[in-house]
Amino acid sequence: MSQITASKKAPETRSDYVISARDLTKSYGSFTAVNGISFDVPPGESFGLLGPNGAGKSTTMKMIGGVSQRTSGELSIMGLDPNTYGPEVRAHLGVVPQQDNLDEDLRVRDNLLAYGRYFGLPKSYLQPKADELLEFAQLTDKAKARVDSLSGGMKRRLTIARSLINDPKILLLDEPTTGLDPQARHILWDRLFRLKEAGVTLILTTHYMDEAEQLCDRLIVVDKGTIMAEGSPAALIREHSTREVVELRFGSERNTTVGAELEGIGERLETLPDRVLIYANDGEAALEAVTGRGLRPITSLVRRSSLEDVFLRLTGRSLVD
Ligand SMILES: Nc1ncnc2c1ncn2[C@@H]1O[C@H](COP(=O)(O)OP(=O)(O)OP(=O)(O)O)[C@@H](O)[C@H]1O
Repeated sequence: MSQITASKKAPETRSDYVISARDLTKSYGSFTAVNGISFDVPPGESFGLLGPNGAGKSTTMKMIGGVSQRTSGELSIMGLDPNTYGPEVRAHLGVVPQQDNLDEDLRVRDNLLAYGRYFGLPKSYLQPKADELLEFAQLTDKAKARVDSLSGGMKRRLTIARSLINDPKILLLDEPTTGLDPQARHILWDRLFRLKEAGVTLILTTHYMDEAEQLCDRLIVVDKGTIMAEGSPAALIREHSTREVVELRFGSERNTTVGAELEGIGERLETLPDRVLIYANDGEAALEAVTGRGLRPITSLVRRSSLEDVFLRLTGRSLVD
């Protein structure tokens, strides 16, 4: 970080939080994409924005990243307002955008070097740094490969390696594993855990509840530009759901009409077009009660509550709708 020269003298600041947002709002004409959200992120935390497409997650990330000016509210990154101290704020950040924007004309290692030069980093720093990052991204043997020969997971890891070229204190990851297969996702999660262990603050958006549960110490559930809930994954599940859920499939017509016959079983019932969900702390007992009433679902499953259930409870909609 010390390699990057700040273009403007930033004020000395002290804050317990690396990011603070107060009533942060972004409007596009008469449409408000982010509607007065407030949150604080302490150093080293892995903080998530979970919500469906169009919730305002990327817009929030762009304001944090200093590439989109807020309409109103306050935002502080490392004690600095990104509207006033854009370059200084960006020097603290690594940014992994939703779409990989690697230079396909350059080889893998050269992508890192070119990005570092863009930051004004000297060759003596960049050469060993590029090798260190290739090793971190498990791409050492691909150093001379063309970018277009890489798999989706490798490209993602290279984009993350590139974002780390300036040793950022905060890494912004917009939908880091969208489009990756399960194995590639797990490799990537492992790399992100390592960054977290090294003390990097991770800010990530996702619409995958398992990703949020795996990676986030704390998260905000966002829908239509507002915060619906905030907390650790476990606390959110405790607060907004039961311990277990029984998933029943009765067939498309029956799923939406069987509700009355299930009344009184468990604590809450959700009927969706493709399934019926019974929220109960003891799922097996609830399932026994279903069969005890002579009801015969085509499939049944008892599982633990997830953030998906929290989202459904808070919005009445499924995250993957
Ligand atoms: N430049 C823009 N002009 C007008 N509307 C925009 C612009 N950028 C985003 N929006 C709108 O703002 C809303 C929030 O978009 P945003 O990209 O932040 O959502 P998101 O939660 O990140 O979802 P996704 O995962 O699909 O990117 C959407 O309705 C989107 O169409």
